Amino acid sequence: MAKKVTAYAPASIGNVSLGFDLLGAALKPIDGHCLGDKVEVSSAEQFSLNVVGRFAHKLPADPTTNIAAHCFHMFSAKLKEKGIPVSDVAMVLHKNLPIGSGLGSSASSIVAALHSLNVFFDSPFSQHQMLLMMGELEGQISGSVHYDNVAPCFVGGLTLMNHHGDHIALKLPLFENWYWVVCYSGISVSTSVARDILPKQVSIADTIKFGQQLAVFVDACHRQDENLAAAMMQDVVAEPYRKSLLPNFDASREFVMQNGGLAFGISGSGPTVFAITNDAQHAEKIKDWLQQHYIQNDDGFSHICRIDAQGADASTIIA
Ligand SMILES: Nc1ncnc2c1ncn2[C@@H]1O[C@H](COP(=O)(O)OP(=O)(O)OP(=O)(O)O)[C@@H](O)[C@H]1O
Ligand SMILES: N[C@@H](CCO)C(=O)O
Repeated sequence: MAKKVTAYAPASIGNVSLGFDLLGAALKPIDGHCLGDKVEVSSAEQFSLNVVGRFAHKLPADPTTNIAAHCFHMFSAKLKEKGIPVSDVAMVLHKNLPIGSGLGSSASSIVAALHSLNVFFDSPFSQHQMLLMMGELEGQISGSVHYDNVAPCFVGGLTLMNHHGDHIALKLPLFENWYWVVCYSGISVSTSVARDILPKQVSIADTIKFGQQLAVFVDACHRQDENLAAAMMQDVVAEPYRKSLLPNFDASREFVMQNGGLAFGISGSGPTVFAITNDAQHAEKIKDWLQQHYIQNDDGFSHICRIDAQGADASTIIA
């Protein structure tokens, strides 16, 4: 009997303005659009990776350089360490997210690939072990290990990273009435380049502001004080330096904040931006305006989303 596992891993917002490398959110478009990569895994005599989908052509043609192939090799090596025999598989990556978009594109491929492999091999790794592998693979791409895309993408929700003990991703209470409007401009920004332009030191004033904002935000989430939470969503670490890479960023913020927006910022390392509003009509208006003024080419798009509370999802077919 042939077994095939398909895993889906949603797009995500890294940083969420106030939590550089520490806060992330998984996204689910309200219109049912599939905003995330998928990976299929089935048995094979020899390992193979086939890449299809809207943004497949933007990846290097050689599949051995694809992070999904690296996922299989890391997964196999860790299984061998456990003394579990590894068989080869055929993988198909549906590359639905644009590369260098700020939507956690590589994270989505990593999570879909590792989750499909883990389910295919009957879940030999715990959630914690999987997250460690995901962070390491993400680090291979961006030059430093950060979990703010892979963690929400895998476990869902609005997640705060914790480097103590076995719970890397702490899920925060959500504001269920918030719409998250995301707009990808269509250009590509490399995460490692966007990290390299940041200063290596942060001033004492910014350190105090960063700590205070994150602490007050978490408290406001627990007390469901949406105005206070939104007021904390300012980026003192990355946005002042990265926004110069993003044409029309300041004009977009101005429009959003004058049209029902509670907060506006860069998604991950950009160029995608996000706006939060608690009103459906304002969400539509913001989406339309960003579509007309923030998008630069035919690759761009905008979606109104809720937080994806579930994260990665897998299904198995045995035929
Ligand atoms: N499956 C994959 N998905 C995305 N990028 C991949 C994949 N495999 C290899 N890469 C390479 O990894 C690099 C991804 O760069 P980068 O981290 O800037 O993008 P990203 O993960 O798409 O960004 P973001 O998190 O901002 O969406 C590119 O050089 C790309 O060619
Ligand atoms: N926290 C990471 C996210 C990258 O998508 C950064 O801002 O560099």
